[in-house]
Amino acid sequence: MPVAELAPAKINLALHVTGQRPDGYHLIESIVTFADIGDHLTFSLADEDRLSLSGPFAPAITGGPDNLVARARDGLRGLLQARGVEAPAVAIHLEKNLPVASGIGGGSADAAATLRGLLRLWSAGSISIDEIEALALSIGADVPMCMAGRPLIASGIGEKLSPLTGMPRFTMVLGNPLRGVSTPEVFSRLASRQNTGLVLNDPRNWMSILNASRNDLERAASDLVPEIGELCELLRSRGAVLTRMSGSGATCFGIFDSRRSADHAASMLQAERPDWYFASTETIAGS
Ligand SMILES: C[C@@](CO)(OP(=O)(O)O)[C@H](O)COP(=O)(O)OP(=O)(O)OC[C@H]1O[C@@H](n2ccc(N)nc2=O)[C@H](O)[C@@H]1O
Ligand SMILES: Nc1ncnc2c1ncn2[C@@H]1O[C@H](COP(=O)(O)OP(=O)(O)O)[C@@H](O)[C@H]1O
Repeated sequence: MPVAELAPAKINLALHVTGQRPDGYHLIESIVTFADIGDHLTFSLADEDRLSLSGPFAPAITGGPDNLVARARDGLRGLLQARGVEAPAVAIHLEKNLPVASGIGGGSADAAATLRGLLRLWSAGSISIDEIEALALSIGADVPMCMAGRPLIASGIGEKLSPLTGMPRFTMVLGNPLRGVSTPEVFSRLASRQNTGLVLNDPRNWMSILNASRNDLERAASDLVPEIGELCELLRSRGAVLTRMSGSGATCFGIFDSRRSADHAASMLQAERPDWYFASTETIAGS
């Protein structure tokens, strides 16, 4: 039986950069949630390993060994084979719906979905959660949070995760000017690496928490992609009550009062900017 997994878009509702480790990785404090849209993956046993691609953003990536899906598959197989567990050949199909290098963790979400899917397909129950988490982190700093796939606070370099049980759903429009942004380049251009941490003063009032927080990568990313400022202005002009960049950009989200207003804004914005990406979505609630 084929196994199917959704790789939901990751949204950094806030991202504060609070320091830097000696190895160069930055310390962050981030409020993270997940959208109800994303890439779709299927996994089935096959004669040989295959990775096929479809979807609007498939042309931006290849199905070779550097694809984060292939890296997750190979990493998990290595762990299993080291303990004598079989990890037979698998055909994976990735429907790439999320823009690439866009701050919503598409590649990381795909890697996390691959680990989840292959753990099911290969019935690999003998591997400990600690080993899976270490493998996820070795693929990318964002992969552990994408494995968790629930509202959370991420700290450290993104691997220390605290669930947020009271997080409400947010109705939002995601927008992207379809200019890929390199995550290391954005981090390397930061004017300040020692900024204040998150303040979660009133956990019942999420809009006030979000209004008082920031994305410390937004300025550096906007220097590379000036359309980010324009995109946030466009989202506000269509009724967004709060706009911000996610991750290292260039995707920005606008929070709307209702699904109806978000759907309407997304279709108006798409008509206004047919060459950009827009999608309305509802984020998942913490439980
Ligand atoms: C910025 C964030 C926020 O969630 O998201 P995206 O923009 O990627 O979605 C993440 O920290 C990105 O995570 P991820 O994309 O998995 O990063 P990695 O592949 O591990 O690292 C790519 C490069 O980014 C820099 N990097 C990444 C994470 C971090 N905490 N500090 C860093 O300085 C390093 O230069 C590293 O070599
Ligand atoms: N399955 C994948 N989906 C997206 N990007 C991938 C994938 N595999 C490898 N990559 C590479 O990973 C890099 C980061 O992509 P992505 O995860 O989409 O960025 P971000 O984390 O900023 O949203 C890109 O340069 C892309 O070429």
